[in-house]
This record gives sequence, C-alpha cells and structure tokens, in this order.
Amino acid sequence: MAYYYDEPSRTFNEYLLVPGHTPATCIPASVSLKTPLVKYRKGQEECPLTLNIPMVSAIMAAVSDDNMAVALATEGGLSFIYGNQTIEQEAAMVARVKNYKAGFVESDANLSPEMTLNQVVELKEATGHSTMPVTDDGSAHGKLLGVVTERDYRLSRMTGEEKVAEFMTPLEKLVTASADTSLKEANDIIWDHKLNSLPLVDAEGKLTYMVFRKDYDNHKSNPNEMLDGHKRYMVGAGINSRDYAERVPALVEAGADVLCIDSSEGYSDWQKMTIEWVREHYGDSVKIGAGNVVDGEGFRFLAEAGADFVKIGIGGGSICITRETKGIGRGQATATIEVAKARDEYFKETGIYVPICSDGGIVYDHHISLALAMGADFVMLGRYFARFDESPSAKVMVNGTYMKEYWGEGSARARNWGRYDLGGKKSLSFEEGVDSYVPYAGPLKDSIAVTLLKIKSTMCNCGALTIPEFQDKAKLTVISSTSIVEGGAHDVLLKDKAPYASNMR
Ligand SMILES: NC(=O)C1=CN([C@@H]2O[C@H](COP(=O)(O)OP(=O)(O)OC[C@H]3O[C@@H](n4cnc5c(N)ncnc54)[C@H](O)[C@@H]3O)[C@@H](O)[C@H]2O)C=CC1
Ligand SMILES: O=c1[nH]c(=O)c2[nH+]cn([C@@H]3O[C@H](COP(=O)(O)O)[C@@H](O)[C@H]3O)c2[nH]1
Ligand SMILES: [K+]
Repeated sequence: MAYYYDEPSRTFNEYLLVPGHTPATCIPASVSLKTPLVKYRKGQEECPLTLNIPMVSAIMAAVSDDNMAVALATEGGLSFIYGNQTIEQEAAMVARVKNYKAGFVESDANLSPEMTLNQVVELKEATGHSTMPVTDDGSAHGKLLGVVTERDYRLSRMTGEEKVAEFMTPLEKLVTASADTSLKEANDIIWDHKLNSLPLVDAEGKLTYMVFRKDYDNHKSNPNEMLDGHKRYMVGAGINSRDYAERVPALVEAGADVLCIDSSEGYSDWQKMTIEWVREHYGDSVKIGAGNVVDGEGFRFLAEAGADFVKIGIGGGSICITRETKGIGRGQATATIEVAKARDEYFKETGIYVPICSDGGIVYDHHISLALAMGADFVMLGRYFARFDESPSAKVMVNGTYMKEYWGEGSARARNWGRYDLGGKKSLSFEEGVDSYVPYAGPLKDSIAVTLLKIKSTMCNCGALTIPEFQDKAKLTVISSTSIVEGGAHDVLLKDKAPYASNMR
C-alpha cells in the first residue's frame, strides 16, 4: 500500500517567525551571514568552503553566466554557471570568472609612439579615458614605453601634429610595478607616490594591467567578496549525470571551485554514480553538491553517496510546472524542514555536517529568513537574480515597464539538450517549465543590500547574530489563511498600487 504523510506539505507563505528576546548587543551591523557551502567535521575542523552571504544563483541560462558570477561573488555569494551549454562554452565562462581581476584593468585606450596629438584627442573622446599607456605596437600588452595623460599636452600651444614620443611621460620617469603585484600593494604604491594610475609590467617589460586609484576604492567597499587563495573570484558550475567524465575535468581545469549536479530529482543511481566518479578521479579535492530532494530519505541517500551539499526543492520554482506535468514535488517549507532534520541526525551519527540548500520558490526576501530558520544553510534563487542588470537575459519594455526575460531550464525555450526521456530517446518529450518576464530591478548590488539588511534585521528580532544561532533560536508558527490576509495591507485604499508591487517586497 502507498505511504501517506500525516501532514500536508507547506510553503514558506504559511509560516511566520515569532520574535525572541533581543539583547542590546544584537544589531544588524553585528550580524554575520557566513555559512558553510560544503561538508565538514563540524566542531573538529573549519569548513573548507564558506559563503559570506547565504545566497547562490540558480544553474540557469537566464541567470548564471560569468557576468552574474562576478557581481554575486563581489557581494559574498556564489553563482553556479549553467550547464545547459557545451562543455567548452561552460568551461570558458568559468575561466573568465577566474581570470577576472577586480581593480586590474586591461587598458582600452592605447597609443603607439608614432601617433599624433590629434589621434590622442580622438581616442580620448572615443573611449572617455584620459590615461593612455604608450606601447611599442600600440596594443594593451605591448612593451611599455610611456604614458600620456592630460598633463602631458597643452592643446592651445600645440599644432596637433606632434608625435606621442615627443610629449609622453617616458618609461624612465614613470613609477611602474611588476606584474605579480597585489591590488593592495599597488594601492600602497599609488598613495606613496601620489599617482592616479600604476602600470604593471612583466619581466619582458610588457604592459599587463593598469591599476587606477578610484578602482581600489570601489574594491575596498566590498568587504564580503568571495575570493580564493589566489584572490580570484570563486565560482561554481552545474553538471549533469551523463557527460560528467568529459565535463568535470574541463570545469576543474578551468578553475571551478565547486560543482553541482543539476536535476529536478536527485534521489537516483545516476547521481550516486556521478559522485562516485568524481571521488574516484579527484578524491575530496573536487567539491560536488547534488539534488534535488524533498525528504530525509533522499538526503541520506545523497549524503551517503558522498555529496558535499544537498539541494532541496521539486517544483517550487517560479517558472516550474513539474508538479503539474509529473505530479511530483513537495511544499518547499516542509521539504526544507524535513531535510534539515535528516541533516542534523546524520551529523549526530557521523560527525559530518552536510550543508543543505533550499532551491526555488523564494518570492519575498523574508522567505530567505524563513528558509534559514528552518535549517537551510543557504538558498538558491533564480527569479530573484534574473531581474538584475547582470543577468544574461534581455531587458525588454512590456506595456511601458522594463522587464527581463526568464525561462525554466525544463522549458521548450531552454531546449535542454541534456534532457532525454527515460527511454533514452534524444528528444525533449514534454515541458517542465515556462518562458516568462520578470520586472527589471536595476543593479544587483542595490537590491541585495536591502535583502541582506532585512534578513539581518529579522535575525536580530529573534536574538541571533549568526545563522547557526538563528536556526537554534528560531520559533516558527504555521499561520491560518485569514492571518495571511491580516499580514498584508488591508482595509485601506492603496495610493500607489503599482502593478507588480507585490513581487518586489
Ligand atoms: N528543481 C525543480 O523542481 C526542477 C528543475 N528543473 C531543471 O531543469 C533541468 C533539467 O532537469 P531534469 O529533467 O531533471 O534533468 P536530468 O538530466 O537530471 O533528468 C532527465 C531524465 O534523465 C534521467 N537520467 C539522468 N541521468 C541519466 C543517465 N546517466 N542515464 C540514463 N538516464 C538518466 C533522469 O532520471 C530523468 O528521468 C535542470 O536544470 C533542472 O534544475 C526541471 C524541473 C523541475
Ligand atoms: O519545474 C521546473 N522547471 C524548469 O524548467 C526549471 N528550471 C529551473 N527550475 C528550478 O527552479 C529554481 C529557481 O526557482 P525560482 O525562480 O523560484 O528562484 C531553479 O534553481 C531550479 O531548481 C525549474 N523547475
Ligand atoms: K527517484
């Protein structure tokens, strides 16, 4: 006979946090949102990979490319580059994130010594940049010969035909630094010598990067940046349970910091085989998450298979129609609560703490707080990140409002080439996702700051300064449908009823 659960499965909207005592020391500015990303022996060792904020971006073509990865790592989170592309394309995206050097600028306004002052002025107008390195071949990485800035010429006293070589500040009068100089060291040199910019040159005298005074200031204002041991941005990558023998080596080679098997349903031998293959070839050096699961049984299966973290959620995503097409899934709150319980039991038995990620169905910022309170170590979001400038999808005007396109990985639009039906036929036999618009929300940095402040503020209401403390102290209550109505604005006439206001809270 089939098994029946005693309780209906519930969503985040059916829960509220009940405040606890807030000590005077508990203020948002003192809250830490650090959280483990991969498994470790809690209490005995440090987690080898920790997120600075509990948010990762979804493994989706409309969400996580290299651009998003840099923007989110800057804020302390992590992107998982989408796997629904060729191995070469995905590895190239990972490599671009790893090679991105905040504060190290590849110059786009370069001169050769034979160019004229008139050409300098033209280039300045075209690029908007007034600091121009002079290299032997006029390229961004040629042999450095000098630099031209506005202080090197006086238009009113010159004809415009003068050669760059005649008025540039020559190399011997420049302060330069070696190519392996760190951003901090470069900044110190800039301050010590009262410079506006510093060219970095390699052993052969070739220009590698320029460091500008103003960029370091930007960099310093991002204290949460997710950086690896070489000060490169950290990035994750999605894989599937089919071509891992080719895809994983390419992603590892490209520098991916962590992998995640991307599937609607992870309680399967396919995922176990994928993890085993990674362990056989890389031991524990390659970190790999798995999922998705929605109950304790699924969690245990993947934890025992060796997953570094386990992702929760079937059919709860904003673009998901899996529950409608296949009739599988579970309310996201119930799934999170039950998997968190299994995670804690597994930890008690084995001493190994396997972080869990609640994936999909986060609509309001406070849903993140609820997921964390219920035991999630971090959350994965698609719709949330798709709205920002940094997402890969197009920004379009729809009925007078800016929108971004957002589509599911199981939608016809995604034409997920990795998806085969169970019979092994190479075709997408049915859709499990939709193609949609989400309201455009500007730069990621602005919105995420507000989101994080709300989470910290809620944690303070519950008297918690860290996520583990929050999980320990949180008191959660199921709310009735009438109290959900009571919780919104009610019995008043709203003055500014913007059409999508309810989506933006
Ligand atoms: N979280 C969610 O609720 C959902 C997410 N999605 C997203 O859509 C995309 C595609 O997901 P899925 O269709 O679940 O992809 P999938 O590749 O994991 O599964 C497709 C089918 O192939 C089977 N399969 C997997 N590996 C196999 C192997 N090595 N040999 C033979 N059969 C194998 C699976 O059991 C399943 O029936 C992913 O990006 C996923 O995140 C789609 C639906 C729901
Ligand atoms: O049923 C589905 N059909 C799809 O086509 C699809 N694409 C993505 N996903 C899952 O949704 C998550 C993102 O959800 P949100 O937009 O709610 O943040 C993602 O992280 C995925 O877990 C899908 N689910
Ligand atoms: K299964």
